[in-house]
Amino acid sequence: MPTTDQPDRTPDLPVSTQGESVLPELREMWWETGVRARAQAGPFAVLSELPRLVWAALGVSWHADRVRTLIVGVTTVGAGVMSAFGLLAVQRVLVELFAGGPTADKVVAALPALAALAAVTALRAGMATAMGYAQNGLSPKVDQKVERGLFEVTTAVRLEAFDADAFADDMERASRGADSTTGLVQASMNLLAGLAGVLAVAVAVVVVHPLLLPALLVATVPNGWASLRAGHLRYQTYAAGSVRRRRLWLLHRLMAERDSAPELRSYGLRSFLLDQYDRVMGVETGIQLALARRVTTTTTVGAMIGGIATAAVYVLLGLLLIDGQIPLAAAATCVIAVQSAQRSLSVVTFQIDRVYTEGQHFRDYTGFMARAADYLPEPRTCTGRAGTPQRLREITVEAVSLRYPDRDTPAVDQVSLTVEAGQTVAFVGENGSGKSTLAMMIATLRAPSGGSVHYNGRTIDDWGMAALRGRIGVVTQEYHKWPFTAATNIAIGDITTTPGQDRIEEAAARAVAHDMINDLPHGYETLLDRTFAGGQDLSGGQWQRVTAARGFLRDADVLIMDEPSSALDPRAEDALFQAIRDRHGRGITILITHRLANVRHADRIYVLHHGRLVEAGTHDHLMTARGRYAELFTLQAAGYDTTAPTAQMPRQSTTA
Ligand SMILES: Nc1ncnc2c1ncn2[C@@H]1O[C@H](COP(=O)(O)OP(=O)(O)OP(=O)(O)O)[C@@H](O)[C@H]1O
Repeated sequence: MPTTDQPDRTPDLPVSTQGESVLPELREMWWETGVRARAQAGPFAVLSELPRLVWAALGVSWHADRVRTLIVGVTTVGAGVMSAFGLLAVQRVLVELFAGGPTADKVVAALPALAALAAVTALRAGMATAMGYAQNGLSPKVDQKVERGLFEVTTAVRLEAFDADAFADDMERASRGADSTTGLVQASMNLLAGLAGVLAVAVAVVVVHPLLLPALLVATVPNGWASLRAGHLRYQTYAAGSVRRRRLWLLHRLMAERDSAPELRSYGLRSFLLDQYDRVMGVETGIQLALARRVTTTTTVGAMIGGIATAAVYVLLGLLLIDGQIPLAAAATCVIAVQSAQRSLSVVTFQIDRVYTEGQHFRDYTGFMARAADYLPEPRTCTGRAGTPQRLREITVEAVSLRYPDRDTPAVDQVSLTVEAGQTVAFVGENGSGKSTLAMMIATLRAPSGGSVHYNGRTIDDWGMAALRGRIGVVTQEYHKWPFTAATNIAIGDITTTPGQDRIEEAAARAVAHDMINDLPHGYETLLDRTFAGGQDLSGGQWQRVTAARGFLRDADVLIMDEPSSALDPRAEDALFQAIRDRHGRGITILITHRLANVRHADRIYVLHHGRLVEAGTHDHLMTARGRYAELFTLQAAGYDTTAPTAQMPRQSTTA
């Protein structure tokens, strides 16, 4: 095996015709939607979509905080009006200064206009400050409003939603879209402020002399158009490099992240990945250089067009002056106005691009919110027939089936069974036989596509979903490692009762987790996530103990344990199953495990095969029947008993 100081051999890699490495193609990233849309949309398409986007942004802002939205609106208009007054005041000052007579008299005559100019400038600055303050306060409000709306949906949609590939993708984009909303609102407001600035200058110029308006347009419109065009080119080039950027992102993850680090070393993948990086980066560098050339050319052309147009305006002003069509003060004001309008216009073109691209992500968000409605649970009417709180004593499963999307055969097919309080039952069967799916339906986490489940003879609606779920504890096979302390990781098993330390420790002890947690650097207060300062990770078996403790914490009428011991050592496994057996005679316990020695004590064992219930009975009964359970049990037992011939039992067909 190569070591880090011994360069390992770089294998020959498949290379595409463009000299790029052949890495798997990744899906388009969320942030590429906006860039791609902008790259494909011409200036007319962008301009025609702007009003709708700005309107939507104002709507979001209004819902998030009316007062601040009003302040931003009023100050935006106010700043525009002040700009117009400012220009008129400048013109007045110039008229006085260009008039005949001694300089001292001219300055005195210009004083009122100068005072007005100072007042207008101060007011404008005040309004800009108020606008900035309101906008800063608005951003977190918009963020909260939009994100909370998203989380309200993502935490409520049925689990089926997560099975649909398109939905998961949609959800990812929507969450990024939610982040973009603040950007959209800010860009829209800045765009409006820029437009107000341009409009103010135009109005002021018309008041000074109507002939100056065409001059202003000639000086600013070509420049603005060139900036929009440059933006378009920038986005086009950026979008063209998106596949390479995704590959770089993938390589970054593979080379720098913890998960891939051990295999990277043990298989000696360092040179392989670095070589891939060099190839992708070589192409990317070329692209970046080409982009720099194109952008420089476009901005130079834009600047040249703008320069020529401005020069044309100055010539026009000169001709008008010579012809006596406009006074000198008006011409000077126009020169100032052109510069002011060009500044506002560059703000406007920049914000147009931003509004458009952020707007595409925002559309992902609004689109998702509309589509997600299909995945929200049907509004249930809790009939309240369950009356006063009662213990869940009986679960009746009647011919339930469930077929996952894009699957030809049902995962669970017409299964019927009854479990009563005090019983421990086990679901066994080969991988993929439908055990977890059946348990999820019993736990109300998945809705059957056929058949029904009754609880004490009553439906979910009779109980009310939350009330029913409160009576069922589930330890799932794919448990989640919550980034909380060990204590909180257990406490969330019954969060509504805010369990105290005693209950937490007692649950941990039943799951053989107490001593292990005490040995952690901060005991129960140890943060179980290495991404945080001082955080610790646990081994697979240690995590399984914590999740089992989470399940034990809730004093549930029904406890479903799906493969709770797959990673436990024999001693921990034995102790855990002893704790599970202790529930016998009290609540309902549903156990799913491949360690068949642990289900021997179950009151009833249900054997599933290809989604169908093929056998049911006690361990002794099923062994005597010499069916599928007996075969699996004997196979497993033979592994521990070298004297037992494995061929004793008839083998069942796995495809039957
Ligand atoms: N979310 C899903 N989307 C599509 N198919 C699924 C999904 N979950 C499970 N399946 C399929 O449904 C079938 C039953 O899966 P299930 O997880 O219920 O089996 P299991 O008996 O619990 O298996 P194991 O012993 O491996 O845990 C399998 O064919 C599986 O591939």
